[in-house]
Amino acid sequence: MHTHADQTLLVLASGSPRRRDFLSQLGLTFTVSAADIDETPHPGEEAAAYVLRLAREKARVVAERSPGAFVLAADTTVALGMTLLGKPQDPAEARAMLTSLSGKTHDVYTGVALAGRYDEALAVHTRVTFRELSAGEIDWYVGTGEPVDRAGAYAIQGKGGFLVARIEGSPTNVVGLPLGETLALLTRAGVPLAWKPTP
Ligand SMILES: Cc1cn([C@H]2C[C@H](O)[C@@H](COP(=O)(O)OP(=O)(O)OP(=O)(O)O)O2)c(=O)[nH]c1=O
Repeated sequence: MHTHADQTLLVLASGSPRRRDFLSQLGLTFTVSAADIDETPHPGEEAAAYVLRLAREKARVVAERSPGAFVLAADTTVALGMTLLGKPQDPAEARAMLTSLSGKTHDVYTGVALAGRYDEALAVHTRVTFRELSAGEIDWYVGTGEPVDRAGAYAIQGKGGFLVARIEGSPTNVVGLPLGETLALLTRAGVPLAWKPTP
């Protein structure tokens, strides 16, 4: 049955082009409505708890203005030990983040939440090991502009691929939406996954 409600059954509560592209590639029909929330971590908050809280909050805010819809949201953060690395504010902070990640293994967490017609949230963890980076490599990479708007100041799917020596776990989780876990969540929720070819 095709009713008007079916057209907006799934809402992506995100301004991230990466998340939109992932969902489109899966052939899902959805609308986009970004949630603007305070992303300040609580003192001592661990990465998994932090991304779960933010994903739930984003989904809840948009669910309130989208009656009857399944609302999907996500949040990604990089953790180096107990230190959370969000989006760098400027090139100097991007340089500092990349310097701290050089030659080390860090954790990337994405929280994924559904709210509205179905409530569930989960966090997915991927371990990423960086090569030893020279100051020149870091400067060049910061100069490309890619670190802006990326948790941990890098994009594994872009030029930032050169930074990475090893990855354990879901690659799409690092980019901002773990595809396997998200599809399983949408299936549990009963969101129709009928595939339609992407144009
Ligand atoms: C580590 C890493 C992060 N990122 C991105 C994914 C996320 O979009 C971003 C982290 O910011 P988020 O706060 O998770 O998301 P967002 O602000 O882009 O979008 P919204 O809150 O509206 O959903 O960093 C990459 O694209 N590649 C990477 O390798």
